[in-house]
Amino acid sequence: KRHAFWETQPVGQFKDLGDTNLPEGPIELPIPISEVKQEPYNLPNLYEWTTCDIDSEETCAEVYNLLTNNYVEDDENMFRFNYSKEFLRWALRPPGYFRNWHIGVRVKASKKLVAFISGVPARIRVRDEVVKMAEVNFLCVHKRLRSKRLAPVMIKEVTRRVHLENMWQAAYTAGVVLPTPVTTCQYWHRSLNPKKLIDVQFSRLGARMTMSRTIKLYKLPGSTATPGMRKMELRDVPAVTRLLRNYLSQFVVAPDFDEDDVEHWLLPTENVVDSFLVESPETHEITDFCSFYTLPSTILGNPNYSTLKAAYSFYNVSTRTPLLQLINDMLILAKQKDYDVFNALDVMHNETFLKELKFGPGDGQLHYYVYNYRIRHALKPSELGLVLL
Ligand SMILES: COc1cccc(CC(=N)NC(=O)c2cccnc2OC2CCNCC2)c1
Repeated sequence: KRHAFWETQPVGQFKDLGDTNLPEGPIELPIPISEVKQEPYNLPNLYEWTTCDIDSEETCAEVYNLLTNNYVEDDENMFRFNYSKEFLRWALRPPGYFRNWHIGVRVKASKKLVAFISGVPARIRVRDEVVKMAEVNFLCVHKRLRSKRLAPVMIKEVTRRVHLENMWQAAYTAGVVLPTPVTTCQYWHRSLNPKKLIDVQFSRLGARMTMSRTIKLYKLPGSTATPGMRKMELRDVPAVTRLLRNYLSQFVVAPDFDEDDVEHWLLPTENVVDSFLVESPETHEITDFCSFYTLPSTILGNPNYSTLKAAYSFYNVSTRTPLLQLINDMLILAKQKDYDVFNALDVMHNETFLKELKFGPGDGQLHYYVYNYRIRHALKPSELGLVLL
């Protein structure tokens, strides 16, 4: 039965879609913490819950290996996300994080880690309401344990632990349609190393195109064009926070970042997140900002390459530099750092640069969801100001 689990959950149901009487906002109200189930949900007999201490090198390596071998693949099973250990430590330890929201499942007998799910706290604004939410991510069940209905109990367990911290909403994405998307985004790719992308069959040679013509098509200048463009530094956090808060205020759903959040999520961390800004050479004002995160993919079954080095557009703000020029400079910087491809969703104002900067549409969609919060009409992707990892 399709969505047997999700039809039992406080999420917008497909059957309610036409019902305009249902108010926007929480679907179920909070309950006293004392009434929240105090003990973990039952797992099938052979398995036990474990809290994954991501600070421990050993446990972080277990989570890394589980995801490396069993996490999300593209529709043709040619690539698999390969989040690095330093990326996972960054993604799972934002300001105010809860260790016991990093939840694993082990085989009792062997102690082997066979499943994982995580939550991190975030303040997300929906229209003019700032809601404390959990961002739930990295749900992964070992390939050999699929269709044992482990995912529903893991989702219920992370929900229970979120409730115990008096939080009642969550945000998550999926490549599959579940009840009911807040919005559905198209993803786009900009080739930086077209020869490798074609060799690994991430891209196809265009009709009537030769390889040398294709390499020339995607060639970028060796250096950026914008005067005053530089890497973000700690001293820039207050200015970048102001710039970003002002920019994100125009979207229906967006993070409510404060300076601690900006310092964590946007200060450059080698091989995890890169961020750049434009400081006016005349006034020293910070006028623009752009950033991407690093998420390589394992290339499954190619004799010449094992890893696809991919950059993912994160948060970008242009108030003085044309957005086209800002993003083109970010492509140049990513190419300088030897990325093979630059990915972006059609969220925020991204659709104004995608075609112009030679992004091509991907072959899938990313659906955004909010748990226990009804948003009356599905949003256009351009109304969404939230990028999840
Ligand atoms: C190229 O290697 C891949 C390995 C696994 C899956 C996909 C396709 C895919 N599902 N891509 C996306 O979901 C995607 C495409 C563009 C931008 N962000 C994305 O997903 C982000 C955000 C959601 N969590 C995964 C990373 C590609």
